[in-house]
Amino acid sequence: MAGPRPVVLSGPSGAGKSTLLKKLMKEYDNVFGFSVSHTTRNPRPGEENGKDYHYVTREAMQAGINNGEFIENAEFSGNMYGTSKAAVQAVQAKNLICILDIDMQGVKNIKKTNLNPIYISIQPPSMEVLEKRLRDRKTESEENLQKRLNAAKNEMEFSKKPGIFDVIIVNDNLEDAYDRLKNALLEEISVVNKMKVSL
Ligand SMILES: Nc1ncnc2c1ncn2[C@@H]1O[C@H](COP(=O)(O)OP(=O)(O)OP(=O)(O)O)[C@@H](O)[C@H]1O
Ligand SMILES: Nc1nc2c(ncn2[C@@H]2O[C@H](COP(=O)(O)O)[C@@H](O)[C@H]2O)c(=O)[nH]1
Repeated sequence: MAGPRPVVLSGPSGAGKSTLLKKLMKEYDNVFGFSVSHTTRNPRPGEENGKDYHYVTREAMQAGINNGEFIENAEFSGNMYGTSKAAVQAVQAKNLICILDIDMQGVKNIKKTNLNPIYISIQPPSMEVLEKRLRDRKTESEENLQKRLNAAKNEMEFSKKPGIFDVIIVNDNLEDAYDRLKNALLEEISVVNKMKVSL
């Protein structure tokens, strides 16, 4: 039986990707698995190495990239980010739906692979709301916040290009956005549940 398709969640920093995916993983225990990316940025309070990210130095990350260990990698807001082959394989080995939370450069690069995910764009209701959410999150310096807002304009333009995303969800009301996300994934959720029954 073929395994479930992975899911790519993309969209501007602060649009609500992590909030939505954490809700999904909490409700559907043992159906989704997070592809733990590598990054050179520092952990935020509450983040755990190996769970939220693998926190590495620029040198270690570059060595891994040179060694062919990454499916995709990108520079975002002054730091390196990347999806390792091992991160995706660890989830797929358990026949779970692998969720990748990546930026638009990652989306472009994943499109060149044979991963065949469902591409979902999470969008904020407006730039003003996005800025407020990012400021209220209190994770970024003013300089980083401006870099992320600048990148957000490109991310929002990118999501409008036809044929890139299978589903676009505007995250205004969280519960509504979450319902739309779940609806988009019902078919893959049923693939995982059927596989559990057949084992
Ligand atoms: N629908 C919503 N209404 C109000 N606040 C929200 C909503 N969705 C998310 N938030 C808040 O907005 C902030 C940004 O959300 P989150 O960290 O999930 O974004 P993100 O897209 O994962 O960002 P990044 O790409 O930087 O990791 C968080 O503080 C979160 O609690
Ligand atoms: N191309 C990739 N982008 C990634 C990856 N992991 C995360 N991201 C994106 O980076 C920004 C910033 O994330 P933050 O945790 O510092 O707020 C966000 O858009 C993520 O989607 C990755 O492996 N590859």
